[in-house]
Amino acid sequence: MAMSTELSEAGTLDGSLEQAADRQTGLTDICSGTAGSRMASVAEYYAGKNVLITGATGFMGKVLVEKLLRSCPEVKALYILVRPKAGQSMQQRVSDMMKCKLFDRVREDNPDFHQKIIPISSELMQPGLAISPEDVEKLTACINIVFHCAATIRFDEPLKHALQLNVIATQQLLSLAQQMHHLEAFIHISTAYANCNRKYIDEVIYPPPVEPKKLIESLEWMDDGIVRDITPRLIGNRPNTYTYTKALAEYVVQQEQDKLNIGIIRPSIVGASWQEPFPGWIDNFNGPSGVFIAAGKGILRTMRANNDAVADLIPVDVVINLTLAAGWYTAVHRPKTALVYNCTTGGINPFHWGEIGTYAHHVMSSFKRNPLEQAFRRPNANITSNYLINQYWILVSHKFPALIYDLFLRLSGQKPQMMRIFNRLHKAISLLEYFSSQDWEWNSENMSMLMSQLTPEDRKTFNFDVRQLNWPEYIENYCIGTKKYVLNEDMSDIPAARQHLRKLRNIRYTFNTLLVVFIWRVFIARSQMARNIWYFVVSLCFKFLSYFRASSTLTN
Ligand SMILES: CCCCC/C=C\C/C=C\CCCCCCCC(=O)SCCNC(=O)CCNC(=O)[C@H](O)C(C)(C)COP(=O)(O)OP(=O)(O)OC[C@H]1O[C@@H](n2cnc3c(N)ncnc32)[C@H](O)[C@@H]1OP(=O)(O)O
Ligand SMILES: NC(=O)C1=CN([C@@H]2O[C@H](COP(=O)(O)OP(=O)(O)OC[C@H]3O[C@@H](n4cnc5c(N)ncnc54)[C@H](OP(=O)(O)O)[C@@H]3O)[C@@H](O)[C@H]2O)C=CC1
Repeated sequence: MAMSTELSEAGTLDGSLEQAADRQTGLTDICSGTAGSRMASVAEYYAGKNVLITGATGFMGKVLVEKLLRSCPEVKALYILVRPKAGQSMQQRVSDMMKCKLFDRVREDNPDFHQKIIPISSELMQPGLAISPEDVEKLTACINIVFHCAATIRFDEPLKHALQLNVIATQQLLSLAQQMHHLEAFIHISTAYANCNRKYIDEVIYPPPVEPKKLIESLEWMDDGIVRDITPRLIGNRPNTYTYTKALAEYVVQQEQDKLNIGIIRPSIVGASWQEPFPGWIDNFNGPSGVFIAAGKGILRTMRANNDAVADLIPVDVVINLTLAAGWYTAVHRPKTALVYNCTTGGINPFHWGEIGTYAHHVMSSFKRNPLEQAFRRPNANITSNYLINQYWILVSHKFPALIYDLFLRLSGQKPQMMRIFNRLHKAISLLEYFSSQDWEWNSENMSMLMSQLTPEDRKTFNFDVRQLNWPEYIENYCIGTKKYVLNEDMSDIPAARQHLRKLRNIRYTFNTLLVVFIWRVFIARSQMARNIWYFVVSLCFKFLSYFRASSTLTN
């Protein structure tokens, strides 16, 4: 019912019907076989092509670069827009990136792969993206496909900053793209949560919450304080500036659909890789990764999530395979309007928050088998949808141990730090809970349509068929991945980490016993009734022991 209402609502929207019709056209093409004579495979298509990538130093950008180099070895060159950062020059950053373990397989196949990567200095927050006129000339002369991955993905980003990067920079990139003489496709990476104010999300671009141009003009003259004050009113029923500006960006991209061949990819919660280049590859604390690590370290013990809601995780290699296939499809088929691909798992192979935490203890059991080093406590996190229960456990399992530990640090002459860590964790968790406490339904027909367009060989090389995904195995590899690639811990140190967990367990048993004895002693000293109960229990135990001894003597 909700679905049909939303669909009919979508049908009345600007361009939505056209987009739905376009999807139909794509589907009709497959049925009638208009693809006709043999079409280039995905790798064949990328052969000899010059590709421009923004956000190549980021999590998804790196996987995109790696996959292009490995599975499309004939690609001509990858132009990547990079800025100097944290005292490192652009060249230094790119050379560090290429040394990363992620590129081990490419390095094996082609030790000279770096020759195909051409860094272009660019700061996306600056006018003209701060690309030099010579570089602009170079790019406009040679680029065939653009993948726009760069964005700020922080949930607490001030609106002006998020708008500048996610919307204005996208607009500028689109202007640059229009000057490119040989451009065949422009692929924009959005998020499945750009329209999280809706419960059913179709593969259409919904009207923006506000006309981006008007917002940009209004914010220009406001100082940061005013913008901060009006942000909640502006973002309305979206949870943060990230999802709000990503929705605006989609609209900005759609405005150019008459001039460019556009594809929009909307991944849900992007997690560690499933298969490629290695299972479990991940390099950051974003989304669930930070939560898993905090749980594995025994810091996070409770989190609010709806056990029955779908945890719409999508492995990064799936997103990148779909992105490359969408680039190929957009360039070859040139759809009349921008095609949107909801890149999600919930409707195809659902997995629930409860399965991650409470029910099957996937994350917990994985971290008990492969513990993280120097855990604060034994991993034991629980998910609850109840606000009060969660608050209770925060008090008992987070704040109380943090206080005791900080007291211990103070007494031993060290700087207290645990409360600070917990405060940061609570801030991060509070920003994520919006996504773990609700359910969304995404239509992902275009994902299926695209799959049906691939040759059987491409379906294997650019696999995005999430029906084959085995969640327990994926989560196990994900947890190991956070240990190996995010925390850079050595797998050979696992026995020592297990030993540390055993030590923590013994400390807990000792602490609990002392606590019970202490509380009991306090009661016994103060209450006659407690004393009577105590004598009663002791005499009962004594009688039981005597009976047990007597009966075992008789049987002997
Ligand atoms: C065990 C049962 C668990 C079950 C539940 C499991 C999963 C959780 C649920 C929900 C996931 C929902 C995710 C929804 C995603 C929506 C999809 C998208 O479209 S976008 C991509 C997602 N974006 C993000 O995830 C960004 C979120 N992060 C932020 O907004 C900010 O980082 C912040 C949380 C506001 C924190 O900001 P702060 O300024 O305080 O810190 P920094 O970011 O500067 O980081 C400082 C430092 O800390 C490290 N760090 C960051 N986050 C974590 C973390 N969660 N845990 C541990 N450490 C973390 C970071 O790397 C920095 O380190 P360094 O200084 O060394 O670089
Ligand atoms: N991760 C996720 O769960 C999801 C991500 N997405 C989308 O996927 C895309 C990629 O996300 P992800 O890889 O995770 O993000 P990351 O934060 O890992 O990467 C962001 C990239 O953008 C670049 N960038 C940011 N600011 C600037 C700037 N001012 N100038 C030049 N470059 C800049 C970063 O460069 P630098 O290294 O210099 O900072 C980095 O390369 C985004 O569009 C995001 O919205 C969608 C759904 C989920």
